[in-house]
Amino acid sequence: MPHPLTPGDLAKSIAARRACDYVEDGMKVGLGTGSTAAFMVRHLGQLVADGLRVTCVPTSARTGALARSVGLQVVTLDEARWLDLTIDGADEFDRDFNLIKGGGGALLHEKIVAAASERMVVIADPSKRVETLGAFPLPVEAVAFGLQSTRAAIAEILASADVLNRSVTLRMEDDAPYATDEGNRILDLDLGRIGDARRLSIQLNQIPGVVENGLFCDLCDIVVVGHPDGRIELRDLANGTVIEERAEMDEPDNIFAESGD
Ligand SMILES: O=C[C@H](O)[C@H](O)[C@H](O)COP(=O)(O)O
Repeated sequence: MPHPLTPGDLAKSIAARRACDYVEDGMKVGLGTGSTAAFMVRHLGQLVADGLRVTCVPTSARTGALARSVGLQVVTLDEARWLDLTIDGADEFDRDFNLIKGGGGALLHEKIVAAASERMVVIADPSKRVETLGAFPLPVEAVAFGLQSTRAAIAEILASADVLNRSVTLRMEDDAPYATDEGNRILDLDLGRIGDARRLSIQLNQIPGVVENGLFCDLCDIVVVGHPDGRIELRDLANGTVIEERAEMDEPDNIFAESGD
């Protein structure tokens, strides 16, 4: 049943629709995960129904299911080998386009897909912009084997890291440890503020039990920020430009949606 969008969802929907303008006929496109990315997947489905041809690589099982349900052609990353573009959401982005991702648990596939893409476009509402990363807990994907040793190694790194808080929480779902698409665990690091994201990312990934962390440094090229009042900011890292536009507010899916993610 269509329902009016909340202001937050309206902002996400506006960013998602505008980001689809970067998709050209014949492109291979990475599809992100999360509530903002879900708006993009649905809109891409509409564009494909209108004749656009794209091949898509989803970053999670749930994005794959949504993509197929809206008629997108889905292949694996191994089949696609490389991608022209990935469009994904983020939990936070800073002025240098460093990101925290993984609030939805998909950070590993998201980072692999983003790294295999010519360009990464992040879609966001204004609440995702921060001066310094770290207010959002940093997700770290770790193997279940030896998880306590991995936690201890993370705590040791945090003890000397430039952060405000140092608490580590095992992500739970339905009273059981959350399992990623790869069957791994997620440890959420409440850090408050991350002084040196690049350094922390490298340090965390040196721990044997850590598979990947949610800091995305040097991967994002463009950020599209949607605002509930219809404003759009296009921020391009390559040339430092910020272009402001207005969305067409009478477009039906800028006002109504079936549901989010
Ligand atoms: O694992 C999830 C992803 O990194 C999402 O892109 C991120 O959590 C943002 O999600 P949302 O668009 O729902 O805020």
